[in-house]
Amino acid sequence: MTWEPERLDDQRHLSDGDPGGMLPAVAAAAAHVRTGYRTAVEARVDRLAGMGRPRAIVVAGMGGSGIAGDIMAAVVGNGAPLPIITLRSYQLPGWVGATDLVIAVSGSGDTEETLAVATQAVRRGCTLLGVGAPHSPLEAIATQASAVYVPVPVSGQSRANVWLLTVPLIVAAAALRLLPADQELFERVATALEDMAHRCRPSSESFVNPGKSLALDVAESLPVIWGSSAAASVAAYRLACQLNTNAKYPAIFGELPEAGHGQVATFDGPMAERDIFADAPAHALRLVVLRDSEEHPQLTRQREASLRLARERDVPVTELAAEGAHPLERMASLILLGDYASTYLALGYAVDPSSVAAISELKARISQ
Ligand SMILES: O=P(O)(O)OC[C@H]1O[C@](O)(CO)[C@@H](O)[C@@H]1O
Repeated sequence: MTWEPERLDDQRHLSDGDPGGMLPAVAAAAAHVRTGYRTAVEARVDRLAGMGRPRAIVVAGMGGSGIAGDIMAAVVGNGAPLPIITLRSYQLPGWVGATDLVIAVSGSGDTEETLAVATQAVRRGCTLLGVGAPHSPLEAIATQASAVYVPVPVSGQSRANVWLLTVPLIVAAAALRLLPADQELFERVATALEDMAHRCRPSSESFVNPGKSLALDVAESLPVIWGSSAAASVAAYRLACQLNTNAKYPAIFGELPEAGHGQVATFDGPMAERDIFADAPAHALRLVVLRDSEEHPQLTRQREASLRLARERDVPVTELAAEGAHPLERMASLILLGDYASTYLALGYAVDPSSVAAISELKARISQ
């Protein structure tokens, strides 16, 4: 697998090299926001208001579905009057009980970890909200428990349906009065996504295309990706995951201020000094910082100081600023930019962005 940047401007390669249609799926983000909102309203997610405010919200989901919980928590923000946690495993923590809301999210509606948690939630008498494929095992669990279920029309990989899977959670948060979120907000988010999709479209060439530029920055490096606020950190985590699954590429995720107490030390290490893979006098490490317009003042100082530190050591740096007034708009535009970049990175290496052979093999081995 060699990196050939000219592939990014070869329209034929961008379609033939993407048989699973990851680029068109990424381009559908705005439509997914609108459909996610409509489906949540039709499924009467507002019925959750009847439960009163839960003690805590636990969002159960894996991979491209679990990120929905992180996005929800970051949009509700630091002023949340209750804990919102994402659970990426098989077991509900012991403290979760009947006064809590468990939201199970699964694009296929058939992921074993998520189904296990949904079943435990029903047994413990928690309120359950399900979001996922129609006519799926998850829907069966929710229906049996008379729980609200949002049957979103997912097609392909869950990671390519992130907004279909996330928007119903934001609608639920609004029903619980955790934040104001109406159709106008989702329309603004959809418009921001349309704008980013236009700028990152396949026919737009690398030198003006922010998605292709980010892929060019990341290629042939070990990216260390940081966020400088809760919202930017969700986008940074998503970018690392998308590089893993779309481009089959390693990436290291970090979040300020914690990264300033640990990962920053790698700026003085062997990968910052030279390209340990090629044994050439270049640099393997690249620092990618996603920044938000709303940052704690100390995080702004940490971000600026870290970037200076990296540059003084000749560690290459990419800094991307989130756009938009609302945290959901800002997260959405950064996430979409990363979704494009990870897909273009895959295509630049002639890697199929949709395939997940190793994941399927791992699943097959544990099911035996
Ligand atoms: O959304 P689902 O279907 O629950 O899947 C969760 C994750 O598991 C996978 O299907 C891989 O096992 C990913 O593609 C996905 O992100």
